[in-house]
Amino acid sequence: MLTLEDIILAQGDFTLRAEVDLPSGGITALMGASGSGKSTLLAAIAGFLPVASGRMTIAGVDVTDLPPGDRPLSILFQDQNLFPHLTIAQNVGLGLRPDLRLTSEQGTARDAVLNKVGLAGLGGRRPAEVSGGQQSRAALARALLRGRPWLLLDEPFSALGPALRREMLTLLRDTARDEGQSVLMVTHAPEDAIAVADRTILISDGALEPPMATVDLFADPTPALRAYLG
Ligand SMILES: Nc1ncnc2c1ncn2[C@@H]1O[C@H](COP(=O)(O)OP(=O)(O)OP(=O)(O)O)[C@@H](O)[C@H]1O
Repeated sequence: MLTLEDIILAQGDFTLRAEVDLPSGGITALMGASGSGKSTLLAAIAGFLPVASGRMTIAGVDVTDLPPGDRPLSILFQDQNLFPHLTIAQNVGLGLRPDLRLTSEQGTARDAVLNKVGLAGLGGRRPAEVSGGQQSRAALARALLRGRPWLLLDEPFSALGPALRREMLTLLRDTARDEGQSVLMVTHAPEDAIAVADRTILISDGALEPPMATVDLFADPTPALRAYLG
């Protein structure tokens, strides 16, 4: 369970209130208009933005003041954050050791993840030498390899075309399920939420709506979802 208790986030004159109990397991989509605070919320959960007030717990542990690296989560941004001078295998290996001195066991785990995301045989290439979709796979592989209980994704596949995006979402759903990771994913696309998200949270009027089963929400949209869909 990821719990946000009386959280208030502030960025300049923007404020967001968050009060939610998010069950672990499965995929939760986070939706809302541009500028509604989706990235701000993810940054706060990841520990990059201090909360103005409130308390945040993950699996019952208070993480409100923990630095990002000590939180039981990984975060993946839209620009993938691959280092251009490192190979795909090295970029993925960073998930385990920032100094890249992987033990043979860690090397095996890295190769298994590369294999899982369909990058077997491409580990020796640099990011510029693989396609955009393969870069996305590498970034996802690195996040998966860290094996943290929660995976936060800030529109990581939005630069991809619809077919590739769908393929990445399916890969995400299957691998997260196999690894037992819980996913919180920002998306603008209702079809992405409908395709893979067990539940959806909408941000509206400076606050989070309670999480709802995605099927139920889209079958009978709340006024906030209706306003978002236009
Ligand atoms: N560093 C900052 N300083 C001041 N205001 C900021 C800062 N970063 C974001 N904001 C403001 O905070 C609000 C929320 O921004 P945020 O990026 O979280 O929205 P978002 O829902 O992720 O938007 P989008 O869908 O367009 O990516 C916006 O009004 C934005 O202008």
